[in-house]
Amino acid sequence: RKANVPVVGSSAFFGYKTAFKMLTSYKQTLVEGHAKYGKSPFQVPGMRAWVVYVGRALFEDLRKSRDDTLSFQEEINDSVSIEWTMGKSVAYNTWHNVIVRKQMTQQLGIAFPLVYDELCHAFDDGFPGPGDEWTELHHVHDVIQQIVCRGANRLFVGLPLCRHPEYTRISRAFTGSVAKAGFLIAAFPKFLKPFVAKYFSGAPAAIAGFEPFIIPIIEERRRRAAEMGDEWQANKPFDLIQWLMDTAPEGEQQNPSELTLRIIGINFAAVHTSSMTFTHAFYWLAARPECVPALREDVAAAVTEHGWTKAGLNQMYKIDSFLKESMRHTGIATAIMGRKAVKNVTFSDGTQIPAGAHVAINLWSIHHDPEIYPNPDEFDPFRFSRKVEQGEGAVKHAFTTASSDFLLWGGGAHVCAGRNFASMLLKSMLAHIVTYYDVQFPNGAQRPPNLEFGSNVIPNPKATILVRRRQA
Ligand code: HEM
Repeated sequence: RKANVPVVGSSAFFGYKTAFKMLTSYKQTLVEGHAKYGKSPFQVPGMRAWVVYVGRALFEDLRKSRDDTLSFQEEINDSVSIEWTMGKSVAYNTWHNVIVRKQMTQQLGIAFPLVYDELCHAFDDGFPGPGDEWTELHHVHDVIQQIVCRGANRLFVGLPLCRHPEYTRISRAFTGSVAKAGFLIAAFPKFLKPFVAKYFSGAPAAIAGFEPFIIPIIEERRRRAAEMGDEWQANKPFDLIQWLMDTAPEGEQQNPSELTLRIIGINFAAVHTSSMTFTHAFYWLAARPECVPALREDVAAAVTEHGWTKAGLNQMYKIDSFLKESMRHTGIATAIMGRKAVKNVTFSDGTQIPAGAHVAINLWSIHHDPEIYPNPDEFDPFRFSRKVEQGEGAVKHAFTTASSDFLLWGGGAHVCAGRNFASMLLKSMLAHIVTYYDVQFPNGAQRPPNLEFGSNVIPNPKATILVRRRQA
């Protein structure tokens, strides 16, 4: 059934043709809908149901919605088939997200030195060493993803596993293989999904690849906890594996395979999102060398006062602004906060969403609205830090602040649980690069075009950047 809002797009037929069209011209449809209907909602036919795109005026309705009306889990399940790739338990019993949201976020001050130490090693391995020469960095996104994966996994699984080449390989490859499997499974009717999931998807093999790495760690820690008692409690490892082990509900959730699935689920949420975000910003940095002196000063002032610490990072307003503007301007998605209506819903403006329809917010049009962001098509790296310098609240303009104007992190009950960690990781990386490296595109080239697939805005995977280690 349709919502009571206008339809955008010539085809009103569901199915693969429509789905293909939406995959290849997603942004165009959002821009067209916004141009025609302004801030009012409109709908387009999806693969099996209508998708209603709302503007900023309905952000609050979406933010306040709960899973028993507009469901986040059902949306994810429909789009990437988590129930059929990673299993029902991870799809619906997401106790591990609370650990990321609370425990991990509260411990970021203690985590910083570990994560930054790993990032420094990963940059030394992936970026050129000392010397006067410019070096070509090929497949930039791969290099960035490897660095992100190591930094994040230093906190997720600790040393030495976060540096293990095969572990980092499968952590990086997992999202791609499970997303592909999910997409394939999503195309089949419900009764065929278990069959396709078992015999035609790469998900079971991708998941099995993690178990030989994680399960022995869990078993060894349990053995040592039993042997050492209080001494173990006082000195136990500081990482996500341990937090999951300590917090898992009694019963089958304590099973090492279940715990492994949670580590995989968090890698799934963390690695691709963070590495795509950073690659976009890295391309902007190489394309806009005139910003570098101000960024270097921002880092130097914070480090002089606080050293390379979380407190120092908190003071780097220009680094924060640069990342936020990169995500405002370019982003990694054109629509966000996807939800599936599990019952009929009426929004505050009278929009009626029938059960089974999907809703999302038109991020692209909000992030490019001249009433919110003057000159929205211009990349203005210090757009947000200037406001802070002019006396406006630092929290209001911070990269991590989710709002109706800045939608990268989504909003409401499911707002990104790892955004403070992501921000710490990405700010550390940008601060490290501007301090220790010079970067530019070869022959004065510009930022390479993004790839768009569905609502994803993917940084060009083939770009080359010239990098030179700065003299100490
Ligand atoms: C720049 C990187 C990242 C971006 C852009 C991002 C974005 C998002 C978005 C849009 C959502 C859904 C919000 C909604 O629909 O309202 C989300 C959820 C989530 N993210 Fe992130 N994320 C990033 C990094 C991370 C990292 C590093 C972690 C883990 C440490 C993480 C963990 C999660 C979790 C667990 C959820 C689900 C929360 C829930 O359902 O309660 N994310 N993220």
